[in-house]
Amino acid sequence: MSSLLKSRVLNKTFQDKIVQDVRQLIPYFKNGDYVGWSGFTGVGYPKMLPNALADYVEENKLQGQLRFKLFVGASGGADTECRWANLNMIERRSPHQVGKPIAKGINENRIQFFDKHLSMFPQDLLYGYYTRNKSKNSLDFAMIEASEITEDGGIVPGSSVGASPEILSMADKVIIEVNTAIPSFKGLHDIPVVDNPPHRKPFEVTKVDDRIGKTAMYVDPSKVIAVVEANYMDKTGPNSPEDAVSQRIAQHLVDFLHHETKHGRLPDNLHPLQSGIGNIANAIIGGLRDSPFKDLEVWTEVLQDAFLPLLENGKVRFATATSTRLSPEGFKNFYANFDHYKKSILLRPQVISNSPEIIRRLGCIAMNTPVEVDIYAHANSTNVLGSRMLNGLGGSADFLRNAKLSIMHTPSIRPTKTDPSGITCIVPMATHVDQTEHDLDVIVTEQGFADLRGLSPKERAYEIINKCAHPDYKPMLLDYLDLSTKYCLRRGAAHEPHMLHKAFKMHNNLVDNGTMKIDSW
Ligand SMILES: CC(=O)SCCNC(=O)CCNC(=O)[C@H](O)C(C)(C)COP(=O)(O)OP(=O)(O)OC[C@H]1O[C@@H](n2cnc3c(N)ncnc32)[C@H](O)[C@@H]1OP(=O)(O)O
Repeated sequence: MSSLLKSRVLNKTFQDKIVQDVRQLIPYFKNGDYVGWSGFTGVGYPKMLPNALADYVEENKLQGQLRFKLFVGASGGADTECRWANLNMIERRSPHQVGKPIAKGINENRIQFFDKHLSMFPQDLLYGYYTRNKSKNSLDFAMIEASEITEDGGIVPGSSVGASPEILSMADKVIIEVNTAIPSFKGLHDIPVVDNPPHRKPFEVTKVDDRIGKTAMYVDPSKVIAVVEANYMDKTGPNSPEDAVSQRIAQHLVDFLHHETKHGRLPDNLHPLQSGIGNIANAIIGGLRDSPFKDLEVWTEVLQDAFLPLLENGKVRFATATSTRLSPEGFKNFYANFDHYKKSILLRPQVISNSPEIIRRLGCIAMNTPVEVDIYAHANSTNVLGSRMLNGLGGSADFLRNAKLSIMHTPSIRPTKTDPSGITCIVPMATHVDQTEHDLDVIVTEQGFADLRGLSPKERAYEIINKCAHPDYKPMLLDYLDLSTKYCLRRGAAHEPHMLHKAFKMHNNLVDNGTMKIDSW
């Protein structure tokens, strides 16, 4: 045992389970096994065993013959999960994934993917919903990354908690990877025991820094078949740089929040912020840097790079999430100033970070990016053209349905191969609906922001088209609204007017001609 590993595995029972060569564990696995991994947004995932299994499949040309039903709180690492997808090792997957090879496997029907709210996934797992076709209601294996095992046998996660507590409790056999390439995260987590209904106690969180649990997860040691050392950090990529579009969106959003504070609907330090993933989300948090707000609080699922400077200069007082998904540069800074950040960050299981109960109680401000939003404020977060899965719903609906202010931000257009403004993200009818008109309060694009609170569907449509649509598409969308209203009024059915036979004409044109621009309706 390396001295570093010895300093991280403090419990004797777990020390006795240390396995030097991870390949020893391969014979345990068989085709069709149910496997749960730690990990959330590509951090805190198991590294050594998934790669050993991938090597084994590659070396023995077993592609398609050793496949697993894989459950990961929300996305493992590019170097492991994408590798499994490339080697056709994933038969079934839930609830959220990131990586082109995985999405390709899903869209080519090799991977059966089912998408679920991130707050609900762990509890549905515990209910036995996902193992109901098995003779035994359990996962065969849990592979969990830890940064320390304490003297009393507590498993201290690393950079994410996700669904690890539930995966641990559902697994017959557990393998723990103690990562010695990262510091011990001891003290940075808050992990309560969550009972199943009908007598679940309230999660007594009324402030972002409230603690309601322990600093580690616990598992019956007799289920642990091995402890192995992991020796490299989470492999993340760089963030896409902010561009003019994301900066303009951020500026509109900051102006709107400022307007709300001036009218007394928000305090000067706003309400706890949730921010989605991607460069727009990063730009918006970056945009807060020069804003008048101070003592901000964050209740979110993923902490991205843009939060670090705000935590450093005190603009953000406290931030809590279930994962710290940083770029390599961000992690370098994070670990170099770990003691400082530890004072203002807490990581929780996703069942808590995404809990609708807590999001409502705190009155969070939720901000996420959709694929498209329609003129009545139904949003599609997942399926391009109603059919091609991207990453999944993630926690977007956990937050957008329950927040005090539910905001979706998107560029008004996206390019296609033949037309630089070939896609409008404001469409007549969303081709798939993840967030409904009843969930969203504000839509923001680089063109402006639409404040939908208290508006009827037709009022919302004018607000969204006039404020958010790109000039190339505004006349087409206004035309659609006008014609649909006349068409539906004839039947006395014009509350939320549509011409169903034409609602997807722009989308069909995109498929046929590479642009959503049409000559007429
Ligand atoms: C873990 C968490 O849950 S964090 C909390 C929030 N989570 C979520 O909101 C989950 C759902 N949302 C998401 O996955 C993302 O926000 C997205 C994918 C919707 C948007 O993120 P972006 O970074 O703006 O997406 P990006 O520009 O990479 O586009 C993704 C793909 O969709 C395509 N696309 C996006 N919008 C459209 C559109 N309106 N029409 C057609 N294609 C589109 C892009 O062209 C791109 O295609 P490619 O894969 O062939 O390159």
